[in-house]
Amino acid sequence: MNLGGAMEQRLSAQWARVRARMRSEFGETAFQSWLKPLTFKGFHNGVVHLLVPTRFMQNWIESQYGDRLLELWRSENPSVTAIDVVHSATSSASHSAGHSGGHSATHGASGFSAHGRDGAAAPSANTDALNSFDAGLCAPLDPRFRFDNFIVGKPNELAFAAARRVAEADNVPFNPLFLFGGVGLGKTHLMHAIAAQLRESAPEKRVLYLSAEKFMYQFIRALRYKDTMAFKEQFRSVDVLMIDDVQFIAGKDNTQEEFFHTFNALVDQNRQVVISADKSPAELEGIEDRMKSRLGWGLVAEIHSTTYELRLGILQSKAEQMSADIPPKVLEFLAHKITSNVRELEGALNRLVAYANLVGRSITLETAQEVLHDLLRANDRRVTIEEIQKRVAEHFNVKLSEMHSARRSRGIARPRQVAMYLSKQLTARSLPEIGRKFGGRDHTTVMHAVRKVDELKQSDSSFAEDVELLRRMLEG
Ligand SMILES: Nc1ncnc2c1ncn2[C@@H]1O[C@H](COP(=O)(O)OP(=O)(O)OP(=O)(O)O)[C@@H](O)[C@H]1O
Repeated sequence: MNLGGAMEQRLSAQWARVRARMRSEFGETAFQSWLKPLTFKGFHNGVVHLLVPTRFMQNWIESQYGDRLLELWRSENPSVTAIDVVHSATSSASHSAGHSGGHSATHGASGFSAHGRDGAAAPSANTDALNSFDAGLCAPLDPRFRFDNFIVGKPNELAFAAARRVAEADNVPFNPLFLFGGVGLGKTHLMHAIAAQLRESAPEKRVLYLSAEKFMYQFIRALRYKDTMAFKEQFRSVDVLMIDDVQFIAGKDNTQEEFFHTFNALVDQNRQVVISADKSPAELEGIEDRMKSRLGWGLVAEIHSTTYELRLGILQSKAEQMSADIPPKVLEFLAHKITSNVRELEGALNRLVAYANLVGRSITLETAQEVLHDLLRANDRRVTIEEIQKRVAEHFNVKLSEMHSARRSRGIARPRQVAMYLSKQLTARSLPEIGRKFGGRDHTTVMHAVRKVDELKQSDSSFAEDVELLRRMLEG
């Protein structure tokens, strides 16, 4: 592909304009994560060739931005008929770290005229070696999930330290490493970080990362094609096997059996196994007892629900990564309010930044409340009146039953009023509903309690602090 100097210049100016438009349309975050790493490699027979570092990014860009990229190119240059995005890593780098003994043989340094999309997996000594080990087995790794951008706090410090140890160790420190925790708390992030680091620091190791679902799918396929020997060989020849969301194979007896054998074979050969699940081995339902017991043999590390401090840390770090200028008050507000999980927290931040970019307004507490209205309400509803009553009773050292009792002595009436006040603040319940939960009281009693607590907060700062403390505890 020999572009004349003027033509080259024209194309590069067109590419600059396409990028600028993508940036303004999709916002800074998307641009930094996905679009900035794209490089223009050439233009040939109507096809614009673009290069990205990983297969994961290639897929993502094609599915999320492909159509728009083509439209924008066309508006710049009507002779463009197609966009071809290829990734620069070989299959060995973007899938199994292993067989090739090296990675990142860059394609396309001299342009893409010789091949299309398949160019990325064009046969080479490296990829030939991979053929015996189906590179397609390994799930693509999300390049955003790394150790250095995982924020560590009390709830996840053990899981983080264990994951790091597995990724750094020459030997097998504990087998298996079993990571578990609720939805969106960082299990997959840590799994990808382990795999990515091993790929980099020990490229000779065969690291296979996949979901339990995909394991099952492969197994069923092998059964169907009467190819279980090859299946067994593939799985048993890895150095590190990582299975995400193992709860998926609960109740799937044949898959579980096969997984059990694979697991045993690997552990017996001192190969590292890393598992993630939504529950601890003992709590996994629909998994055979012998399996549960073996899963718990190594190190079991829980990722607990987030604390306020961790949520704030995550928000600060993500805002910084996005170069988003968000006042500390807004981040604190989000950390208080969005308590469900990190995924929702990230989602809230992304939405806020996207909104600010689109409408060109700076982010304030009011904008946050407005834009995240639905999310905030959904999170609010997670605190129940029962929880509030329990916490408040504990805090003031009164019996829980006093929340419903008719007694009016101040030592009891005051905590009850605080609980009513917090129920109004923290849940979406109406005054009559709250009244009913407090021993069938009238809504005017609740209204009076809310007013009274407000007044006391004004006049008594230590009382105000108490109420604030309770509110924070209840919010997560
Ligand atoms: N401590 C953390 N620091 C930075 N980002 C985090 C942290 N914990 C979670 N995240 C982010 O939150 C999102 C959800 O995390 P992840 O997908 O790893 O959750 P999960 O536990 O695997 O959830 P699921 O059970 O739904 O699969 C990801 O974008 C991840 O990067």
